[in-house]
This record gives sequence, C-alpha cells and structure tokens, in this order.
Amino acid sequence: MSSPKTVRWGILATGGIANTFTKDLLVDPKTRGVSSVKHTVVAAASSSSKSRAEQFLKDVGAPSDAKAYGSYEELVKDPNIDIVYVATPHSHHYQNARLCLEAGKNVLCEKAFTVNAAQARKLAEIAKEKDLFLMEAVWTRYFPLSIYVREQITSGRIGPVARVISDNSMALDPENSFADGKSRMVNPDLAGGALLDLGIYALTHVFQTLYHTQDAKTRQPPKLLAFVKNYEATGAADEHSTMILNFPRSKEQGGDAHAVATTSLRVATSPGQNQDTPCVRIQGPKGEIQVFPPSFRPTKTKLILSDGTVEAKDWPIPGPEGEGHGMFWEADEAAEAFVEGRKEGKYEGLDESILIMEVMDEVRKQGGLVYPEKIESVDFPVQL
Ligand SMILES: NC(=O)C1=CN([C@@H]2O[C@H](COP(=O)(O)OP(=O)(O)OC[C@H]3O[C@@H](n4cnc5c(N)ncnc54)[C@H](OP(=O)(O)O)[C@@H]3O)[C@@H](O)[C@H]2O)C=CC1
Ligand SMILES: O=C1OC[C@@H](O)[C@H](O)[C@H]1O
Repeated sequence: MSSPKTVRWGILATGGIANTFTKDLLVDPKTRGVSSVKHTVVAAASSSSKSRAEQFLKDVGAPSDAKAYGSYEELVKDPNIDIVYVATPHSHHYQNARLCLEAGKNVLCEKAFTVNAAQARKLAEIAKEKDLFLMEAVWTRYFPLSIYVREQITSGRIGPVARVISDNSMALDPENSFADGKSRMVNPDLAGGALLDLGIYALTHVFQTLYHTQDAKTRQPPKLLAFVKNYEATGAADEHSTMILNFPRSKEQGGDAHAVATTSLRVATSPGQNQDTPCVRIQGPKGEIQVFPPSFRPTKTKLILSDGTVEAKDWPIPGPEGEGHGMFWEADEAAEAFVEGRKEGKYEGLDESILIMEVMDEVRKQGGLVYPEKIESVDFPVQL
C-alpha cells in the first residue's frame, strides 16, 4: 500500500465555518478509514487583520509554522498551498474563488456556490481554462449516509423514485436573533435568506436522488414552480421558499418524477429536540427511504419496504472524542481529486452546481426575490 499524500490547505476567511472545517481537516484521516490522503494547514488569511488570522490558526490547532495573512490577496500568492478553502458569505464566493483561480490555486468553495448561475458558469470557465480543481463544498453529498442513499436508489431497492419531499428549515426567530439585520442570514448585501443558506440542502437531497442518480448523458433539468416569502425587516432576503420540481424521465426510467423542496428560517423541520420527523422522504413503488434531521448533517436513515422490511441505520460521525463534524469527507474528496489530477468533485460536478444555481435563480425570479445588483455582477476586478 502506498503512503498517504499530504495535501496543503490555505484557509480564506476566519469565521464560524472556517473554524469548524479547519478543525475537521486536522482530524487524522485514519479515524475514518482513509489512507490515501492526509491534510495539513499551511496558511490562513483574514480580510480584517493579520492578528485575527494568527488567532484563528491558534484556535484550530494548526501547525506552528502555518502562515497568517492579513489579506486574501497575500494568501493566494503563497506557493506552498495546494487547495484554498473559501469560507466567506455567499455574496463574496464569486470574487474570492475567482481571486484564487486567477492566482492559479485549486478551490473548494462553500455553499451556496455563488449568488447566481452566471457567476458559477464564469468560475467553471476560468477553472477549465487554467486546468484547476474547483468544487462547491456541499459537505452532505460526501457523507457515507448519502452514498448509501444513492446506492439504495441505483440498486432499485425502492423501484424508480417517483417523488421526493425534502425540507431544511430552522426556527431561527430572526427578529430577535438578527435584530440589526446585519447577519449574513438576513442581510441582502450578503445574499442572505433561507434559499441560498438552507434551501440549498433541501435541493441537494432532491438532486442527489432524482438527478445525480440518472445517466449523466441523458438526464434533463427539472421544470420548476416556486413561491417565496420575503423577510419583511430586510426585504431582499427570503424567510421561506417553496419549490415544486418535475424531473423529466423516459417511460423505461419510470416516467416523470416529482419533488417538493421547502426551506424556512421562520419554522423548523422538526421543532425542539424532536428528530423523529424525516426531513427527506424518497418514495418509490416498492418503498421509501427516510433521512432524519438536520438535513445538512444527517446521521439516521430508515428504509421502509412495502413487504414490511424496515432497516433503520445510524451513521455516527467518526473522530476521536467526538471531535469530528463531518466536513472532512468533502475535504478528503477534494484532496483525492487534487492528487489524482481530477478537476471536479465526484458526487457533484460543476454542471450540477451550475444547474442548481439556475434553479435558485428561477426560484428568485418566480418569487420576486431580487438581490442588490452589486452582488449579482460577474465583473469584479481581480487585483493580484
Ligand atoms: N457547510 C456548513 O455546514 C456551513 C456552511 N456555511 C457557509 O459558509 C460561509 C460562511 O459562513 P459562516 O462561517 O457562518 O459566516 P461568518 O460570518 O461566521 O464568517 C464569514 C467570514 O467571512 C469573512 N468576510 C469577508 N467579507 C465579509 C463581509 N463583507 N461580511 C462578513 N464576513 C466577511 C470574514 O472573515 P475574515 O474577517 O477573516 O476575512 C468572516 O469571519 C457561507 O457561505 C455559509 O453558507 C456556514 C455555516 C455552516
Ligand atoms: O450550511 C449551513 O448549515 C448549518 C446552518 O446552521 C447554517 O446556517 C448553514 O450555513
């Protein structure tokens, strides 16, 4: 067996998820049975100050020689970085990922990939031109639980999937939690609202079951009907969005399949501590697969077949002393792709990320959700 290749990460931004992701990166891959790659953190950058980046590196337990930068521009020039993880708000993904790509860096960019499909297409175009790896960090797709769900579908366990009902909603009490309107959850300038932050997961479960599982050569984009309720306090951010999708399929594939994807930051999928209501139901003529909340970090499934079979499974997140959060699986995939010379993630390629952005563009169009023009642009000046 060959020894694991070490992949060197740079972390762009030092907020909440950058901290969680970087701690996960530093969990020994052997604890989850991965022997092909190892991760190290060689640098982090904060747009606020170098000292913030220094503190971040201390907090996450990065190697003592990891470099701290006070600007993203300095980070992307560091020759020792193999992949940059972009962890800024949605509004900034395009400009930050573009900065990395223009500087010749491979990129793993947080969800939602960009503000709109035009920006996603442009990033994919630059990555292709420069022969770089680019992947949207939809971590849930890389969970062993998600691999299992997709395998149950492709092996025909429940028959051709006829319908998927998928919700990712959290009762966040926005007027109190985000009273000043500045939080990225509700701030239009940061592309706030439920759709891009939480709705992306409702759509992830729909797409990974009804689209990704189909033959890549023949699958068709879905038709969409959507409604949006905007959050009154800040306007151009949704408090909930509801989507009905029709996935065209041939008669041999079971004919058209339907999905309902819902998201809210006002009401919860499963109120209180109750996790007994499935957040995803994948239904076929021979039975259904249920996934239990939270939709973004699920750890329980139930397969219920019409013949009375019930298979309930737990999917604990590995890692010593409960350290693991589950973000390491997407990091492993990015690192393996880098080592193998692949340019996209294997469970969600760029075409699919772009298609999901197109669906969310259409949701906003039908629902009347218009973000500020300045964050919809593809013309951000890149200064290296
Ligand atoms: N996969 C997952 O489970 C999760 C993913 N996310 C995604 O991660 C991204 C970041 O979310 P999160 O970490 O919660 O956000 P935070 O607000 O905690 O952090 C965002 C960081 O981005 C940097 N930043 C750069 N420009 C701005 C700006 N104009 N306003 C605010 N921050 C800015 C800041 O870092 P600095 O000052 O160092 O430059 C800031 O700390 C989002 O895309 C979100 O959807 C979030 C939570 C969970
Ligand atoms: O990706 C996410 O998952 C967890 C949520 O709490 C968070 O708002 C979102 O960004």
